[in-house]
Amino acid sequence: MKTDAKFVPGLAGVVAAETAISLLDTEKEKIVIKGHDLIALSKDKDYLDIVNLLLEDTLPDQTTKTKLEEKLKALYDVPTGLIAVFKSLPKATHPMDGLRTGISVLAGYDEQIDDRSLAVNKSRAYDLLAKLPTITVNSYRILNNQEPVQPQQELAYSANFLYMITGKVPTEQEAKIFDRSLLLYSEHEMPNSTFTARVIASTQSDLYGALTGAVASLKGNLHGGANEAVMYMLREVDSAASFEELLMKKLSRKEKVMGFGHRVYMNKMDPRALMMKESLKQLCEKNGDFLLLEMCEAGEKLMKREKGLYPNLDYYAAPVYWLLGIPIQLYTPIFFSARTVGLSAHVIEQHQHNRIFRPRVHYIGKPY
Ligand SMILES: CC(=O)SCCNC(=O)CCNC(=O)[C@H](O)C(C)(C)COP(=O)(O)OP(=O)(O)OC[C@H]1O[C@@H](n2cnc3c(N)ncnc32)[C@H](O)[C@@H]1OP(=O)(O)O
Ligand SMILES: O=C([O-])CC(=O)C(=O)O
Repeated sequence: MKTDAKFVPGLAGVVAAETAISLLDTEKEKIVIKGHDLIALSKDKDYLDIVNLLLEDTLPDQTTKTKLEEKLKALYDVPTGLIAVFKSLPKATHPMDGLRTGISVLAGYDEQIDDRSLAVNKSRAYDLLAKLPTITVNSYRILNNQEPVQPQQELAYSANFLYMITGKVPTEQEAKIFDRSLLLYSEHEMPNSTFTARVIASTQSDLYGALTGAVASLKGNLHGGANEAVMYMLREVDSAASFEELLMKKLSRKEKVMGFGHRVYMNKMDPRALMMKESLKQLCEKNGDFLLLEMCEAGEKLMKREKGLYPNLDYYAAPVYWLLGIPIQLYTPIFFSARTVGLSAHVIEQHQHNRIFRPRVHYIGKPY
């Protein structure tokens, strides 16, 4: 017996869900988030505006945004048991695996774990958003034999996140650039990690389980792990010319160059990458050192010429994070923390309009 359905490797172009959350409209060149263009929003809104938009359907006024920030701050504290778990992990654990474990452990502290109602799911999402920066940073710190750091209530949400990472209060420019990166990473329709989360949620499993699976998905370097891989690649060389040589070698060995290509924007630049390139320019100007920008631009030109490929967000987020003083192993965990809001919105939507995912196969095994 053969099923009639056509097999599409990688489910390219297959529609897997109806959603009111987001769409990559490649014709209009827009990343639509609840009816708004993410790139336009990135010019005058901040991460918490998008959090409100994704979880409450509206862009907040200043009072609502202040209340949202206060709500998150009140939920900053993480269970002390979590710190003990991080201390018990082998020191070679990657922070993404630390984060995956941390989110999984949080499930045990949820006294309403079996409740999938909209109200409880939403409050769970806010709780996770509040705790994720602390969990991300402290799992990294403990694995690197450093003392856990406490969030600073007097700093804004994203400025506090950056402060916990670097140990210094960021300048206004640094805080703005970091916040913009969180905003750009917040939601992106149906990438592998979101699909993973929705598949898990479709069994009526909980938000923690769905997010734990999504962390594992995002870790891979064909997805979120690419931002770390880009920085390791940039660190291998010290000039635009040697970066070009490195990329040519990779291409001659038929290796993929991290930070290039995208399932949806294959023949175009990811619009989010352009915004991060702007941020990279600003940081280079501030430092009076343009080496990273020159290297990235040389790589961008070369990949367009040799392969017709364009940068994705990870390509320009990596050098921006480097210049903000962020340890490379935190790049993908930060991506995940920022994406927690988008993932939560998808899990909530899946729970509200659920049918379990259960596709079929084309059998190509032994005759029977
Ligand atoms: C924020 C994000 O998560 S964005 C994604 C981050 N990931 C990366 O940057 C990893 C590098 N990029 C890639 O591996 C891919 O472009 C993906 C995973 C993003 C998209 O994958 P797919 O849509 O399946 O495209 P696929 O891998 O089939 O590529 C199509 C062709 O372009 C080539 N190609 C695609 N990306 C790259 C790349 N980065 N370097 C070199 N060649 C590439 C492929 O080798 C393939 O060539 P072929 O037809 O001659 O075999
Ligand atoms: O959309 C994708 O496939 C990957 C991506 O860019 C993201 O998750 O931000």
